[in-house]
Amino acid sequence: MILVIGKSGQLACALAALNNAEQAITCFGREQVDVFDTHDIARVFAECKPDAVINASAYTAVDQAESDYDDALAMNAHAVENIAKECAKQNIHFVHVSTDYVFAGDKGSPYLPEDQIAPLNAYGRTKAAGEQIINVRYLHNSCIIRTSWVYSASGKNFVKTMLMLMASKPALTVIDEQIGSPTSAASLAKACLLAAQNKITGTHHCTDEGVASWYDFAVNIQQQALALGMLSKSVPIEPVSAAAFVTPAKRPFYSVMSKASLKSALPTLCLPHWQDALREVLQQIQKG
Ligand SMILES: NC(=O)C1=CN([C@@H]2O[C@H](COP(=O)(O)OP(=O)(O)OC[C@H]3O[C@@H](n4cnc5c(N)ncnc54)[C@H](OP(=O)(O)O)[C@@H]3O)[C@@H](O)[C@H]2O)C=CC1
Ligand SMILES: Cc1cn([C@H]2C[C@H](O)[C@@H](COP(=O)(O)OP(=O)(O)O[C@H]3O[C@@H](C)C(=O)[C@@H](O)[C@H]3O)O2)c(=O)[nH]c1=O
Repeated sequence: MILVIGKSGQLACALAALNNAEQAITCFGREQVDVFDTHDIARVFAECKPDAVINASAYTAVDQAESDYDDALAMNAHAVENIAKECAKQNIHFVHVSTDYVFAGDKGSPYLPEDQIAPLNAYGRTKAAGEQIINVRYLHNSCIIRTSWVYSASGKNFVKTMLMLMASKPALTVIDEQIGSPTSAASLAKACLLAAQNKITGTHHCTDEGVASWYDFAVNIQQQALALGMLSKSVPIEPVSAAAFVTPAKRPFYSVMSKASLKSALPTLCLPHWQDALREVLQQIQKG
């Protein structure tokens, strides 16, 4: 059995959808396990006896983290340490998920897992702290999967924000100078499950194929949503600089990540192009 910490989030829901007769996947939310209480984690692990644990819980509100650093750090580092420590004690394989926002975004070519991290914002710093804890003490039975720009039919994400704005605003402005790789939660879930089943260790990168700016992503969301009849009219989308769309948290200009190490560790993993994955998610949103 694979135990997922987290129940209502994008990754947790996508992992729950992979539960079947061949692979039992159980998702535990905050009602079932208190990630801040090591005794509670120990009790849950001893009761469930999982073959592996996937941590799908995190503090993910990037802008809010700027003024809520302690809560973000508690979830993205202290809780991670609690889970990792108990996994090590009970000899359970641990899959943890991190972010492209640990990188500064000034490399200009795809980041490798071993490249230096230098987060620009509070969320990225808390995720880097979580990585560091695993790297220093728990890497023998753990892996870190960094991903980026995750979206799904459930939860809060850029795709759903754009659909809402496209249906309600006369025009949009979207940053075109931050480049990354959109990733569907379904793709990430498949990679995490394979990583758990194969007990891979080390740090790896998992995103859907292809590269986009947030502006490219928004334009494609609108094109595909119009083609599917999810939007009745097209609104103008203006590409703007980051300086013209000010947010509390800084984001990296370029956070494309190399997936080579993950592909070599998990040769059966198939990652779709982000535009194909987007179509599937839009169809799911349409079905409701
Ligand atoms: N979303 C993205 O674009 C990206 C995400 N990632 C990483 O991927 C992983 C999964 O992200 P995603 O699924 O999108 O995240 P979501 O924000 O969709 O879900 C996060 C989950 O964490 C749970 N959680 C938050 N705080 C607590 C807490 N104090 N106690 C217990 N549970 C808590 C939430 O529970 P509840 O709903 O009850 O609050 C929720 O189930 C995370 O590690 C994230 O950092 C990496 C790159 C991009
Ligand atoms: C809503 C909106 C956003 N933007 C910009 C702001 C920002 O630079 C970018 C994305 O904004 P969002 O706030 O939706 O996404 P953001 O919270 O930055 O998404 C991040 O989440 C965390 C959890 C991660 O780990 C990252 O990989 C990444 O997915 O789009 C516009 O330019 N125009 C808009 O109308």
